[in-house]
Amino acid sequence: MVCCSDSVTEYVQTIKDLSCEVLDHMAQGLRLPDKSLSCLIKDDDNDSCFRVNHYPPFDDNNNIENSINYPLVEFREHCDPHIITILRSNDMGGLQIYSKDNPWISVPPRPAEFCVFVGEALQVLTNKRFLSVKHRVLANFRKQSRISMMNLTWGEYKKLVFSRRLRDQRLEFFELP
Ligand SMILES: O=C(O)CCC(=O)C(=O)O
Ligand SMILES: [Fe+2]
Repeated sequence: MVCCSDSVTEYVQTIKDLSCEVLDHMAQGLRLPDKSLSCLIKDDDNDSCFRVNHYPPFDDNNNIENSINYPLVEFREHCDPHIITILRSNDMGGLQIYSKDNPWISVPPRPAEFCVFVGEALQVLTNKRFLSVKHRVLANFRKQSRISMMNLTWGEYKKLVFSRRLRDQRLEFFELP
């Protein structure tokens, strides 16, 4: 068992409440029964996990041209596999999201705001009414560390998915013929 300071415990609880609130709005928008999505993450012993990522400064002045042509990826592109992610970072950029029309859009770092990612499990549960977005983190020209922290729901599900090496094919099982 990991013991955290009171402020971390309080932060995690607040983020969990926020995740539930977002899921309740989604359920309402889809005309689903009240709390039908948030109940999935509400139990006190649910397996949500809190993670802090640290990306050290990176300032490759000697290799600027190369870095423009080949962006240095620190966290490779992926969709979060679980239900919902609530992410917050310091004021260092690097996070990008993928869109078919405009590949790799930079997400401005705004420490006072949260970034919400729909997870693949939520995409499947809502029959693609909400889509999980691919994202990655670049290293290029970061003068100071980027720190991000996120609360990930269904931590055990994520572990299971990756341990089974389903990886890129994992959503194919849910596609209708
Ligand atoms: O650190 C970030 O900004 C993103 C990290 C991320 O996508 C993840 O941990 O799943
Ligand atoms: Fe992610």
